[in-house]
Amino acid sequence: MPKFAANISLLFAELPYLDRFQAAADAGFQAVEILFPYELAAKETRRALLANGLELVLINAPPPNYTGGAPGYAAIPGGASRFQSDIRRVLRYAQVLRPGFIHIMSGYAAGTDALDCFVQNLQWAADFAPQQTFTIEPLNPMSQPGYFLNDYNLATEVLGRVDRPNVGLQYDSFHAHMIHGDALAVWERFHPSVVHAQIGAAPERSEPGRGPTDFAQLFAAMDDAGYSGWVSAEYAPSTARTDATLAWMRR
Ligand SMILES: O=C(O)C(=O)[C@@H](O)CO
Ligand SMILES: [Mg+2]
Repeated sequence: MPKFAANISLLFAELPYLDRFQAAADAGFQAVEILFPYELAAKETRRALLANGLELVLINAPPPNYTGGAPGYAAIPGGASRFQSDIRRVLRYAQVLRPGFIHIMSGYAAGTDALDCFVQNLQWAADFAPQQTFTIEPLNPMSQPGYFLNDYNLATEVLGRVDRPNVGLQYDSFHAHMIHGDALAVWERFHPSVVHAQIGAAPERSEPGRGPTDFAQLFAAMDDAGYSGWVSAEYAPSTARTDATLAWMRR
């Protein structure tokens, strides 16, 4: 059985930010991920992690939060200086928070210039912070219209061209199903590049068990593949209380 983390930007969102850490620990999670931890000083988040014995698996590089704005600049031609200052900012947070992974978002773009730019920016980040592992994640076009990295084949091409040991694939069962129609098949095909996994049930991005994906089968496939990383629950709970949506963890 994989080890599960909670994405506390989506899970336990019924609670104030600093209360979500204890709620995650009480629910049995030993690690969390936070999409955008930038509203608070890093040391306050660090304190909450330590107080609850939680590991931090992942944060997203800025921008944005979910209140609008561009989802990253990595594939935007001409945006290199903005991209580099965002990476410097996330690395300042990472010095305190020590996340296993930093997710770099491509932003809205298309075409070969965007692809070249994405590759160059990822190489820059990888070389600038060789001690840090970065991820890229395909997001489905229904949820993120116009987002550059919208396909696992494209992600594989990008990773091949970036060719750095500290840049890997972030698999998300929700996006995988929405993009390619079968989350398990995407896992089977692309798992050799996966360094971090997230789960949510398509089509609603709800808790595992509610859509067409057979999560017992997916978890077994992760075990069979020898995947030993975290599997982070990243879904919008279908009820007002997150802890009422965690039966999939106990099954
Ligand atoms: O939307 C997702 O899926 C993610 O994993 C986020 O990191 C994007 O913000
Ligand atoms: Mg995700």
